[in-house]
Amino acid sequence: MISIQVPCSTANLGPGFDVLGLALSLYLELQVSVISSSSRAHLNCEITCAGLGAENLRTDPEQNLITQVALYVLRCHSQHEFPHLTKVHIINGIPLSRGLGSSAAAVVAGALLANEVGRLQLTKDRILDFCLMVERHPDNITAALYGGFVGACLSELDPEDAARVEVPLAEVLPEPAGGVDTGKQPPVPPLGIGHFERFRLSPDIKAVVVIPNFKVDTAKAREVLPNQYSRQDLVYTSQRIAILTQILGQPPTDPKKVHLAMQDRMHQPYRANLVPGLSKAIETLTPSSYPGLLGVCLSGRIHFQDSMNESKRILIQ
Ligand SMILES: Nc1ncnc2c1ncn2[C@@H]1O[C@H](COP(=O)(O)OP(=O)(O)O)[C@@H](O)[C@H]1O
Ligand SMILES: N[C@@H](CCOP(=O)(O)O)C(=O)O
Repeated sequence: MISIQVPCSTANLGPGFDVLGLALSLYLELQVSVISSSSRAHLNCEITCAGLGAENLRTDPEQNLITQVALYVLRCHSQHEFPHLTKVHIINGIPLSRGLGSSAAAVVAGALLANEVGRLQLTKDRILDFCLMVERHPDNITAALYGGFVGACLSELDPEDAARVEVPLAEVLPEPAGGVDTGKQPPVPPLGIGHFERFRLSPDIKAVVVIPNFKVDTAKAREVLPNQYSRQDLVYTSQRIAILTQILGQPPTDPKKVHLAMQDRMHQPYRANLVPGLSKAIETLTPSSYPGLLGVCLSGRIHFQDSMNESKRILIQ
C-alpha cells in the first residue's frame, strides 16, 4: 500500500495575499493500493472516502479533484487512465472550504498520486509545476507540498494554456471542476512556473485556528476583491510583508511588531462581510488587550505548532 499525506495550510497571514503560506498540522491522507487485475473500474480507479466532509466528496475519478489532477498529470505523460486497478481511499482531515487549503492539499495529493502509480519519477519541483497549472495559488500549494512557512511567486501562464479544459481547475472554478479528457495531450506545464522561499519560524510562535460552521468558497472570496488598488494601499501592504517574513523568524518574538506587520489592505477589508465578526476580531484582539497574542488574520480568505510538515510519501510494503 502507498500512503500519501499532505498538510493543510493557511494563506496570506494578513498582508501576504497570494504570497505567504504556512503548513499546519491537519492532514489529507490517501491510502492507495495498486492491483494488477483484469477486473475493470471506470478509468481503472475506485475511490472511497472517510473523514471530514466525506459525504460531499465525489467518487467518480473524473469528478474528484484528487483523481482529476492525477489523471491530468498521467495524461501529460501519455497515460490515459490509471495504469492498473488503483484503489484510492481518501481520509480527509481538512475542513472543506474553510480557508485551510483543502483544495491545494487535494491538488498536491493528486499530483503525488500520479507520480506514484504512473512511476513518473518527477522531482518535487516538477510536481510543483503541475500543481500550479491547476491551482494558481502558490501560497497554499507550496506550503502543502514543501511544508513550513513559505513565500511564493508565480510566472504568468500562456493564456491559451490557462484556458485549456484539460486542466482540472484554472485558478478555482465552480463545481464541477473541468479536467475533461479531450483525447488530446493536455498542456504540459512550462518548467519552473513557480518559485518559493522558506522562511524561518520561531519555535515560540503557536497558532490557533478558528474554523467557522459555514463555508466560504475561495472563488466567492476572490470575487469580492477589487481589480485595482491605490498606491498607498500597495505600499502599506508590501512594507508589512517585508517585515513579517523576517520578524516571525527572530525569537523572542516581538508581539507589537508582529501585530503591526500583520495588518492588511489587500483582501481582509473586502472580505469582512463574508465572515461575520472578522472586523471586530481584528480590531479588538491586540497584544495590549490580550497579552501573548501576536495577531489575527483571515486564513485564505489558524496551530503554528508543528508547522514544518511537508507532504510525505510513505511506502508500506
Ligand atoms: N479531499 C478532497 N477530495 C476531493 N476534493 C477535494 C478534497 N478537498 C477539497 N476538495 C475540493 O476542493 C473544494 C474546496 O476548495 P476551496 O473552496 O478552494 O476551499 P479551501 O479553502 O478549503 O481550499 C471542495 O469543494 C472540493 O471540490
Ligand atoms: N491567497 C488565496 C488563498 C486561498 O486559500 P483557500 O484556503 O481559501 O483555498 C486567497 O486568499 O484567496
